[in-house]
Amino acid sequence: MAEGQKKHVHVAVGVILGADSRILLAKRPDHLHMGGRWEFPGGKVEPEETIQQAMSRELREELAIDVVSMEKLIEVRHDYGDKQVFLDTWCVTEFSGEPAGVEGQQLAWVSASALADYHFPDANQPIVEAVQAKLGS
Ligand SMILES: Nc1nc2c([nH]c(=O)n2[C@H]2C[C@H](O)[C@@H](COP(=O)(O)OP(=O)(O)OP(=O)(O)O)O2)c(=O)[nH]1
Ligand SMILES: [Mg+2]
Repeated sequence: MAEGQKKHVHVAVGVILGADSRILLAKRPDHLHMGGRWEFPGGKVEPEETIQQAMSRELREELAIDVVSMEKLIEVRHDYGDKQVFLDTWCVTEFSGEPAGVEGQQLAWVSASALADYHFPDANQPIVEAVQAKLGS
């Protein structure tokens, strides 16, 4: 596909840290792009939104939690062919509320070393490695 026609999406991706340094994963609904794979919760940054605003909105919509603090982890650019994604990935180090799969998505709290057992979208490998490096596993 010609570069000019390709969709570019800026995505707020949250590595949500909970008790015992576990990380919250959500399963993408089957009908979506990369459906059926596990993801770090988040979604598209809307025009005029900051990354902090987008992350707060997405995690409220998808999980019913409020972000209290977040810190940059890694930026990943990946070309899916029809779509180019910019995964703007932050660790959510503090939040309020109890995460729930508001949109019916399955959730899992996973240790850094167990991330390797989950099937992620193709773009996610550098994120998994950055999380494991940060959490020392
Ligand atoms: N949230 C999230 N998206 C990811 C990950 N890895 C990855 O390739 N993506 C891609 C899949 C999608 O093409 C895009 C995120 O878009 P999305 O469809 O979830 O966006 P959204 O939550 O705003 O949903 P919507 O507006 O389309 O309803 O980023 C990941 O770990 N987390
Ligand atoms: Mg989403």
